[in-house]
Amino acid sequence: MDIPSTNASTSTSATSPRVPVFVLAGFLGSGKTTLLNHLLQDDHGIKLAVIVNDFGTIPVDAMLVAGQVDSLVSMANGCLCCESSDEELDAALDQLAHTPGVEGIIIEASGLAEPQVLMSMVATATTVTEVAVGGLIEVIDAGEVLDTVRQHPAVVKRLHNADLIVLNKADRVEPAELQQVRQLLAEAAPAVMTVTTAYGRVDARVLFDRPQAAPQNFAELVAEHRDQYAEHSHHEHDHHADHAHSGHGDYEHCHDDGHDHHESCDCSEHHHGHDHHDHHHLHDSYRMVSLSLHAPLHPARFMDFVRNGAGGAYRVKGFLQLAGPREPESFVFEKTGQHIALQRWFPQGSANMTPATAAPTGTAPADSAPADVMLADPMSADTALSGSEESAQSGLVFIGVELDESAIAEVCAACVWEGTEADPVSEGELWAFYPYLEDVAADPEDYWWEDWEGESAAGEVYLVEPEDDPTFLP
Ligand SMILES: Nc1nc2c(ncn2[C@@H]2O[C@H](COP(=O)(O)OP(=O)(O)OP(=O)(O)O)[C@@H](O)[C@H]2O)c(=O)[nH]1
Repeated sequence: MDIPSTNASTSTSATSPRVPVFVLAGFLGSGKTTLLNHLLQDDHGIKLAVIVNDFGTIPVDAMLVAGQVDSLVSMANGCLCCESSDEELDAALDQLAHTPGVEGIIIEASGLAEPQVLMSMVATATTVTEVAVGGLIEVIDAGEVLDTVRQHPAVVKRLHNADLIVLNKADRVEPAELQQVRQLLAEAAPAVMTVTTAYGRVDARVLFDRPQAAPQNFAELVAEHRDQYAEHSHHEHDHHADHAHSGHGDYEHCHDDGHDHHESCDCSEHHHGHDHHDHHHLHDSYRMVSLSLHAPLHPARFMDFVRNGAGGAYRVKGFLQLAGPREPESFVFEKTGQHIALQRWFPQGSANMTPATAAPTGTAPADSAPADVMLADPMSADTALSGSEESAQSGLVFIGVELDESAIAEVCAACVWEGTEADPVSEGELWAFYPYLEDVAADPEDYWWEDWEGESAAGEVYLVEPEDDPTFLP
């Protein structure tokens, strides 16, 4: 498969191939990691490398992607657009672009990153390393986007600036609501191609074949992407190293709620050429706390906490060890808005994961941390994926505007299971999280949550999966 040489104005060498870089953006929990994993598993014949930018100190997204891709750089603890220098991103892109066989690079932005800033950083990188701008893919959550836009009107502009919109989680909404979202997109981004899907199941060709005329090969696709990108007048940022970053300055202020600037967002020293932070970024309004827990949690107590607002967190994600009738089991835990989901967690290898940014200490009030809860210094990329004892710990990231950090730490500490083997969590108590469980294992014999008699603590008997029960309201 041929990769094109760039044109004379941007190529570092007349013959050097350039690797297209796609920025995968979208609000918190919209489905970026899900889409990325789908792309990595899809048999499209294009060797991809990825950069994963986690907002929290625990590289949750990177860990969920690790194992699917040979070349992965993890950049955690803050949005790339603010927390990383151009040099760091250039170095990561350079490293991946020179990995043998790599034909495309996807940057998964954090859910609070400013995609236009990232696109500018990528454009800048094209002058110092062998990459080309591929395009901006915006993922939106069909069930949340109307509320998100109400709360953060500036998100509309992101849609307008995208090269491709993936309207995800179509399964979560009724046709009428989907139609409302489509109407929003028709008004906000009339010229942008939209793909409607569930669980990020986008045919990779839609990304790589976006130009209407079916190109002959990937080389042509990449060339077309670059030309298309350069021609778009709505991409207001400058693609040159000395760019003034005009698109960036064009953002509307959003949701300035008077919060102090988040500690993890020290934007005072930044990218060369980026006039940074004369305006608000989306993440300025948000706070984050990362917790590491060193004992299994009681499922009913923990689910009670998250169902009752999770300390004001809009987004919670991470890895949970839950106590049960037998050995504790590990789960991926996700909360986006009101939507809660758990999946069984099978740790993947980390050999392919390069932590570009060491996980620093976090931002929560350490003096309020209970003894068995470690704040914001949980699993570094090295330990979290090692398969060692450390990887069995729970690690959770909470993100929200009105985040009660102390309460989160205290309540999570109170959720720690203190029972013994002789006094295990009862089957009835498991009902607390069963309704939220996705992807139940193929072989029920293997897992204790399939052993239940089918009777909840309240005495109701479920003859069907709760989500199939029309009367069930989680
Ligand atoms: N019902 C439904 N759930 C989905 C879909 N896509 C993703 N999810 C779930 O939504 C949750 C969030 O998905 P992610 O892929 O982690 O979202 P994200 O955009 O990477 O999240 P952040 O990086 O935190 O912003 C997970 O529980 C996914 O399993 C979908 O199409 N339908």
